[in-house]
Amino acid sequence: MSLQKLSLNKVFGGEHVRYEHQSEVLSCTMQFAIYLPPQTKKGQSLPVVYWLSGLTCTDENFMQKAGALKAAAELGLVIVAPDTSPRGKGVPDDPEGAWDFGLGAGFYVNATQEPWAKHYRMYDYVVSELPALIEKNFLVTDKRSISGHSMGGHGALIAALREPERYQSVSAFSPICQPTQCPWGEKAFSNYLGSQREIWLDWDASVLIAKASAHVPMLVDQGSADHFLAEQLKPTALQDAASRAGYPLTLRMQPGYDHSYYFITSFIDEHLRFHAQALLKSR
Ligand SMILES: N[C@@H](CCC(=O)N[C@@H](CS)C(=O)NCC(=O)O)C(=O)O
Repeated sequence: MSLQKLSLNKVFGGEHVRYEHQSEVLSCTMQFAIYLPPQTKKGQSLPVVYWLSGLTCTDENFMQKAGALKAAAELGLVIVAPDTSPRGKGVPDDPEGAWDFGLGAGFYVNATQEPWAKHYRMYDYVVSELPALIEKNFLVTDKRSISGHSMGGHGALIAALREPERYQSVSAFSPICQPTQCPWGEKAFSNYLGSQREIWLDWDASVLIAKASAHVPMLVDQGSADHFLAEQLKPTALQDAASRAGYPLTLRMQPGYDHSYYFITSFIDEHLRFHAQALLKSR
C-alpha cells in the first residue's frame, strides 16, 4: 500500500500532512490527514489518537477547526483524521443526495447490504486497515486512543467497546449514543445492515457497553444547547446502560454549548490530556 502525499503544512513545530492511498477494505482511493508533532523529527516514536469526524465531514474539518494541534505538539501525540466514508467513482450515495447518509456518512460500520457492502466498511478501515498503514509508514508506537464527534463520537465508542485491546482510552463529543433508536441511526443501519433490528445491536454503543470485555477509560462531553441532543444523540441512554453495567463512564453535560466545532475547540485540550495520560502510562 503506497502513500501519495497531497500537501504539507508546518504547524507548532510539527507537520500536518494529507495523504491519499488505495484502501483494500473500502475498494477505493481514500484521503487522510496526520499531525506529526515536532518530537517525531527528533526520532521519537509517539502514540496515536485517531479522530473520527461527524456527518458531512472529511479529514479536513477537525484539522482546520478543532484547534487541537498546539496541545498535540506539547503532549507528543500524533493525530490521524480519516475521511467519514468511502468516496470516488462507483461508490454509491444516498439516492436523493441527503447529507445524513451515504457519502460523508459511513457511520463506521461494515455494511452487509447491496449496494453498500462493497465499499462501506468504515469500521474495518478505521480500526484495522488505517492503523496498520500508519504503524508501517510513520514513527509511531502501537499505543492508540480514539475520539470523535457525533457520528464519529459513536464510531469511537463502538471501536473501543468492540475491540478494547486496541485502545488505551476513548472520548467523544456529542456522540450519537443509541443509533438503533434515532432517525440518523435508523436510516443508516436499515440501509447498511438490513431490516433485521437485532443485527443492529452489535453496532450500538448503548448495547455494547453492557457486554464490554474490558473497561477502556471513557470520557464524553455533550453540550446542553445542542439542537440534535434530544432527537438524535440521547446521552442518557449511554449513561443508564453504563451505570447498569458498572462501566466507568465520565459524561459531562456542558451548559450552553451547541453541536459545532466551537464546542469541540473549547474542550479538545482536555480530551487530549485525558488520552495522553492513558497513552503515556501504557508505554
Ligand atoms: N449539514 C448539516 C449539519 C451537519 C453537521 O452538523 N455536521 C457536523 C457533524 S454531525 C459537522 O461537524 N459539520 C462540519 C463542520 O462543522 O465543519 C446541516 O446543515 O444541518
